[in-house]
Amino acid sequence: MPSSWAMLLLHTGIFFSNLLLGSAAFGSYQENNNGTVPLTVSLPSGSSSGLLWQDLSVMTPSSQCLLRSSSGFVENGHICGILGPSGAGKTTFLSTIAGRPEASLHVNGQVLHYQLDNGHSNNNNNDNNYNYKCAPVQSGGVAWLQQHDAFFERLTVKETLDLAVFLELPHLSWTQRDQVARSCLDSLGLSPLQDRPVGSPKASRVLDGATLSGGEMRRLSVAVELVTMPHLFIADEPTSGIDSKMSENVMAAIASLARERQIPCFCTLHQPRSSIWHMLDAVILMAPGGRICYAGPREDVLGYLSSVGYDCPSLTNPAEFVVDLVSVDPENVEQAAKDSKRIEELAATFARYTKEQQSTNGGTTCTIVSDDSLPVSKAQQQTSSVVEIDDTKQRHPFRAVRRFGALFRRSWRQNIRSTFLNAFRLLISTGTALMLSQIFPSIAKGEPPQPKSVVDRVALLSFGVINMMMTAVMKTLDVFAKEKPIVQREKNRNLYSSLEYLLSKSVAEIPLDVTFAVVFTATLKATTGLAISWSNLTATFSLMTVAGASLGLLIGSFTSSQEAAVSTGIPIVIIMMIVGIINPSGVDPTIEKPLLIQSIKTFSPIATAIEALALAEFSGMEFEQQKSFLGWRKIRDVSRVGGVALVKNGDEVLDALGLRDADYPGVMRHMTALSLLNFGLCWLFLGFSDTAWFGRLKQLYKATFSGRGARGVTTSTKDECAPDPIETVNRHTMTVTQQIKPKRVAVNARV
Ligand SMILES: Nc1ncnc2c1ncn2[C@@H]1O[C@H](COP(=O)(O)OP(=O)(O)OP(=O)(O)O)[C@@H](O)[C@H]1O
Repeated sequence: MPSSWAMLLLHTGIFFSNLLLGSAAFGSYQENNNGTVPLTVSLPSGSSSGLLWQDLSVMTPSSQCLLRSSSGFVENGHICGILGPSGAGKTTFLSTIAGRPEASLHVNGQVLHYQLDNGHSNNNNNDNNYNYKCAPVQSGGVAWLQQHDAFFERLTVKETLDLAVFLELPHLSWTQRDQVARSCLDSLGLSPLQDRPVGSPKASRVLDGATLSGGEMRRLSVAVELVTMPHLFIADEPTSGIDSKMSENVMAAIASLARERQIPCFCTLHQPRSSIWHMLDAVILMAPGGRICYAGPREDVLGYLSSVGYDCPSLTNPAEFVVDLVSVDPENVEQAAKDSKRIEELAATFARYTKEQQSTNGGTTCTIVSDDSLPVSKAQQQTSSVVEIDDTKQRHPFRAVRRFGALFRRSWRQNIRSTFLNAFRLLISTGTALMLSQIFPSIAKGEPPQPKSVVDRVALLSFGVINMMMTAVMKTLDVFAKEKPIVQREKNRNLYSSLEYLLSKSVAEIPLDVTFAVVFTATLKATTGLAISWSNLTATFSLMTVAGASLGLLIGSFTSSQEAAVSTGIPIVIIMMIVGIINPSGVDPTIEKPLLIQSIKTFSPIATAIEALALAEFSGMEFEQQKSFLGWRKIRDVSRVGGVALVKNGDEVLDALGLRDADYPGVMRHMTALSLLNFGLCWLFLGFSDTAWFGRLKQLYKATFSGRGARGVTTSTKDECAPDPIETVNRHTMTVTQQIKPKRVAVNARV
């Protein structure tokens, strides 16, 4: 056995054994347990509610610590900025407190919405005897502003918001939904832009006309996230990619909404300008490895750092100063060593400091109520009088039909308004058909079928198939990769299922795809002497376009970005093309094709389409009998290549091409089955890509076949996920709270 096969078998064995063993080893994030939990965080006296996390740490399956254990609390209406260099673990922290950690990661600790139950205080003079109610964070109640804005580019601002409101609040009447959309537009200053197409951050404004600027798009993203009454607002780099003034506007909008709605807000920030720094109520300073170097009120950070020996120079932006303190210079080895040492000291000092400052909780417990959210505060009740979260939105069957209609309209508008793309496809369809008719003159219009045209006919149909297939796959890959983040975001909010999205998208796209196929076949039929009937030609090309689109969807569903989709899609289509091309000079039936090639061919829509077209073209074809005066066929009219040289009619051509046993309807059925299979697999990938199992599979695949953990983390590194470190504390009782002042509490600042 060649050594490469042995290695492959070995790796596969390791992969599956990892999978079996690994499944037992992964811990689970505590989400839904009812009961009481002892609090390791001192809560601010008098505060009513907020978000609380306890002993929260995150590890990779290979025991690499991404986030060191920490606890804290952010009061409702407050903004907590998470600052640190790239790769420190800010996004990991955000996704963990939002209840959406990557499926493969191992999370310890708890994240709870907390509310002081004022009505049931045992002793007003002692905070520890208050009853606290806590509810686990539900990912459906979290508004998450992603790092990158993703919208259907051709929809207007109002249409985008209307759909978001419809999906989030399906139980409201049309007028109520309109009111909600308009009030969101107003509060984010988007009303004057409501009829403008959203556009894409990368699109050329010259080509696409007036679309939204980066800052306006960010504000629209905020509006979409806040159409309901979330309990937590998370913003991952809300100011990335926009200029300084726009960043300030966006942050001001986020801050005022968080206060108005009384929800805690966490946002990661890279070097914010000082006006943004002053909008923050609390700050978490995070160093690489998820080390917390400071967590507490924003106005105390410089004082604290000064007390441990780091004074912020005058005229320096405090945000820049603190981020520089926890950054490592990757280009200078000596400096990097110094930076790492400083960071270790800062993290250890802060852990010690919080330990000293920590007030004893004296056995405070928090009662975990049901999975439903806590009773909302007064401010929330006022805002939510019209807008309520409706958890039944997926269940009502009639709503599923209306949702399908709304998703269909969105896809349809997106397609039909893509004027440039549609014009280009129209041009390509007509242009290619005209070009093919010129390249193969032996199939000229009005010419009776002759043996010499056999090879040209096979070649023309094959080129037609390849061209249409390439266009269908590439277009789908491009569009689907752009839509995927939007769909993922909406699915995270439980607004619809993958199946509803796929069906509505397909139903909206098929008419356009078929239109281009019809234009192509009509031009081809009008300019060439192909024998196949126009209806068969059109049916085959239409079905093939659908098969191509379904292949594009399948490839798009398991790749993570547009670039990955295209670079995976091109080789796949080329392989399908190589196995699918029929040798126009005929095949030798005595030579068996290797099993692998046969199998790929079975799944190649290109092979199937070429076969179908050849069957429809040559079945029953009679060649014109042109005889010379001696009664022989003219030599120049004989088909000139290989096995088809001596054929007398179309059926013999099909024999020579190896299609004796195939029939047109059977091959068309095969192509339909292929399309359905691709759709089905795409649905599975979309549905399961965010499950823990899929995450583990990906992680194990990377660990087994590349010897490295995900995203470049070496699997050999072991790193305990303890908080930054107070050496003598017993691991079981260790409860480091990140607090600066007992009375003002941790990541909680009052304004
Ligand atoms: N699933 C995972 N498996 C292994 N390592 C991971 C995983 N997710 C993130 N990481 C690693 O954890 C570290 C922190 O990543 P994270 O995205 O949280 O950083 P960040 O501070 O948000 O960075 P940026 O500011 O660049 O977005 C990085 O080194 C990253 O490669």
